[in-house]
Amino acid sequence: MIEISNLTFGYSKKKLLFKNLNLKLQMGHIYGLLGKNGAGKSTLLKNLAGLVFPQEGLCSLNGYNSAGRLPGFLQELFFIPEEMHLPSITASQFVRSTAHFYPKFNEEQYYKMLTEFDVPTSSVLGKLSFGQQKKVMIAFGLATNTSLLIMDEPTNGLDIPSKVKFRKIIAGALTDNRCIVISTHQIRDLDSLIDSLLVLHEQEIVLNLSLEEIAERIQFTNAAQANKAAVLYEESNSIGISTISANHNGAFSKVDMEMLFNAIISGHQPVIDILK
Ligand SMILES: Nc1ncnc2c1ncn2[C@@H]1O[C@H](COP(=O)(O)OP(=O)(O)OP(=O)(O)O)[C@@H](O)[C@H]1O
Repeated sequence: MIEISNLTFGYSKKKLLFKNLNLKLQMGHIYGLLGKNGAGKSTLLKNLAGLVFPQEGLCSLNGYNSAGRLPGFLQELFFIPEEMHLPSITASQFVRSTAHFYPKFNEEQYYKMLTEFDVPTSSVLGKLSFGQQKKVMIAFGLATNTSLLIMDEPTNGLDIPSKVKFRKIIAGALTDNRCIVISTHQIRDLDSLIDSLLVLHEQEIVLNLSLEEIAERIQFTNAAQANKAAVLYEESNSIGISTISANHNGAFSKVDMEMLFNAIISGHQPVIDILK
């Protein structure tokens, strides 16, 4: 279990990014973390990973306080940052030097994923392209089999076929004993991958629901199909007018994550309230 309780954090005391933020994440799920530029997504993930420390409150993983950074915590967490600087060693040497920090590391899984991603194992990591470096870290992170895997903008730098492989590989690596959190602006890259959506907005987590729970409460339709009285939000796009309405008749529709995100960050309170 991953828990953030009453987290207050700011890089300077004058400008807090979070105030009394609370969040619980469950094992066996892939969460997509969305928020506007500068909302604090990376910072929230860094608090969770024990890379920065709360001014108040606590982040914990399986009972370990992140800020304590004890071995029992570190061996159950893998964090893939947005930008990284890999050493001048090969993917195979990297395993030999680093994998022993992760007791559940699976070498076979690692090499299988590198093959699927088409990354050469004999090249020096620091000389690989940005996208290839990302793939090595994604493969390594998944192969650690830690309880918590955090990825900050993992699909940045991946080409289109690699994004498809990324979704397939991640979906195949989820187990009941692990939780994967992916922060991204590329909402479409997470389509058919995440099962739960988190939205960070104005110092708080304003949404933490599974896509199933969202679809139980609201419907995504075009304006012609919508029950006008139940419409909570609408927006024009290339195919006409799309709407979000209250789900009064129990009909399921596919969650349009981009439209939902737009509705929330533009402050459409009826949408926020119905999902509370
Ligand atoms: N090390 C730091 N020192 C001071 N301020 C920082 C530091 N890192 C981030 N910030 C500031 O904290 C705020 C949140 O940054 P953060 O990178 O967490 O947001 P984000 O939601 O991940 O943004 P983006 O979507 O643009 O990547 C920004 O205003 C940023 O300038």
